[in-house]
Amino acid sequence: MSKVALVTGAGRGIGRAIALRLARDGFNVCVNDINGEAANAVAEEIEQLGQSSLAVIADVSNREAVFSMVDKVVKKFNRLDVMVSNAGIAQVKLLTEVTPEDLDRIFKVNVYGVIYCLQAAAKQMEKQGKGKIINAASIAGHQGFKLLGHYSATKFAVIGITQSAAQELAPKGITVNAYCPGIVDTDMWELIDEKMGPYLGLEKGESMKKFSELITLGRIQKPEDVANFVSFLASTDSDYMTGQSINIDGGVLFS
Ligand SMILES: NC(=O)C1=CN([C@@H]2O[C@H](COP(=O)(O)OP(=O)(O)OC[C@H]3O[C@@H](n4cnc5c(N)ncnc54)[C@H](O)[C@@H]3O)[C@@H](O)[C@H]2O)C=CC1
Ligand SMILES: CC(=O)C(C)=O
Repeated sequence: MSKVALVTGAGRGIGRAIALRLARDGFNVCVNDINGEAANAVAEEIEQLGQSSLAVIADVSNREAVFSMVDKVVKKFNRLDVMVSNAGIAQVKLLTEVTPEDLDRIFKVNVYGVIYCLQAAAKQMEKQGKGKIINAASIAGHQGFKLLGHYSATKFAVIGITQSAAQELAPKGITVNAYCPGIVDTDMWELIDEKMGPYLGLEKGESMKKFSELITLGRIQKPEDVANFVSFLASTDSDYMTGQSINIDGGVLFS
């Protein structure tokens, strides 16, 4: 019987690549996003790969919606083996300019969302005596980057949550790890590039290029590079690993 994974924010970008990779690995994969059209399209791609899927529209910052999403998954598949809390948002601003509304928005999605998904998944996985929770952190969770200060704060928080949850959930047979991508070619970085330009006096495309000079392997990361690593985290090969937040960044950071 196929194992079941749920990937949040899987309508595009890194989440989509993870969902498709897990389907190729033999999982039935549930696709969450706030964008229903995008989620449905990815669910269809998964079905075309021969695995079952379910698109679930839900905002991860809404605790009730997250619990209801996991209920829908369990109702259809009777189990949840892997929860990938991938959904996240970014914003480019100086910390001196960030407003209370900016903070509320980014912390609700990137931090509260990760905790709500962890709570809902753990409730089900505890019944099974087994499960894997995988969170999206970032290299910005290991090092602060200018103009991404409040975003970095959310990703530092995800790393802390991952460490704490690993210790709390180990007795229930649940592991908790995180992936920390670098500079990935997705709509998120398109937005960062566009908004950073005016602060740095750079034209469109130049901010991403400037950041990319930090990549040891010399090319911008593809969503599939992240998915390859999440495939390992979701597999039994990672069974002896918990509480870790690993850079998968082509060599931007060395810690
Ligand atoms: N792109 C990059 O360079 C990096 C991305 N990351 C992290 O990886 C994750 C995915 O990033 P990307 O694919 O680049 O982002 P993206 O912006 O391309 O895609 C994010 C997806 O999440 C969905 N989403 C947004 N808010 C949501 C919510 N409240 N509930 C449910 N779905 C929601 C969006 O509709 C979209 O489909 C994020 O957590 C991000 O912080 C980490 C490091 C680098
Ligand atoms: C978006 C993001 O996390 C970075 C570090 O680029």
